[in-house]
Amino acid sequence: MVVSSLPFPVDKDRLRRDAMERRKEFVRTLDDPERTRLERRLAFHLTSVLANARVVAGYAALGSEISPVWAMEEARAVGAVAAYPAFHNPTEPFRFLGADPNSVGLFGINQPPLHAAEVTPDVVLVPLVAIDPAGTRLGRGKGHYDRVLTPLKRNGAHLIGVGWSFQMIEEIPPDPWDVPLDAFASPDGLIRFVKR
Ligand SMILES: Nc1nc2c(c(=O)[nH]1)N(C=O)[C@@H](CNc1ccc(C(=O)N[C@@H](CCC(=O)O)C(=O)O)cc1)CN2
Ligand SMILES: Nc1ncnc2c1ncn2[C@@H]1O[C@H](COP(=O)(O)OP(=O)(O)OP(=O)(O)O)[C@@H](O)[C@H]1O
Repeated sequence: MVVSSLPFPVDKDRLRRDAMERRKEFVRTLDDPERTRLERRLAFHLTSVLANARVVAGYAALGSEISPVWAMEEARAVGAVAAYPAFHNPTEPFRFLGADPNSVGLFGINQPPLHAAEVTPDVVLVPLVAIDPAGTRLGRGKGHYDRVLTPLKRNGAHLIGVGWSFQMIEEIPPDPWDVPLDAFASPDGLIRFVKR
């Protein structure tokens, strides 16, 4: 008997590939001014979230990811510390360091220099491949953010997924280790999820 029991990771891999492809294709249609306009809209929709933040974690955008650069500028403008992920070695979770991402890190992603101070964000802008209305996030598939977000969520940090509008999809099968995000911000607006 052939039992169709494709495990979740297979479904997720398919979802991930399709979503990354859509993102790449979309970004190919944008010229620089349009991309900047959308990334500024994203920052605009994050204004209320950033207003009372003390430490805001962002990321150095890769490829077709939406860049939070304007949101991070706004965070600094309202007096918050701007932090970015930094890997000290490939087997440990990354840490958030409170400095600009001006060094090249382990996976070729720009990160703060390792001598910068480690900080605990109260707002985390989380890159994603896709997200669903329950706040379940699909990332790059290595679980890096899941590991880091677990203790932050417990401490009450606001976890805000950021992406292009179409990155919100109908449903992502949740895994036990997935940390649900609190909201999704895109150039179209901010969607807060019902607390679970
Ligand atoms: N801009 C951005 N920064 C981010 C993330 C992200 O999604 N976007 N991350 C979200 O989690 C973390 C890094 N996540 C990573 C996820 C996968 C691989 C990865 O697949 N590495 C390959 C080799 C990479 C290469 O081709 O050079 C590997 O380990 O085999 C690396 C980093 C932290 N910083
Ligand atoms: N908190 C955790 N502790 C240990 N391992 C974890 C944790 N979270 C996730 N993992 C491992 O990471 C792997 C990838 O998880 P998942 O597919 O959910 O990644 P992702 O959220 O899509 O990617 P990323 O967070 O890197 O952007 C899983 O196989 C899981 O075993």
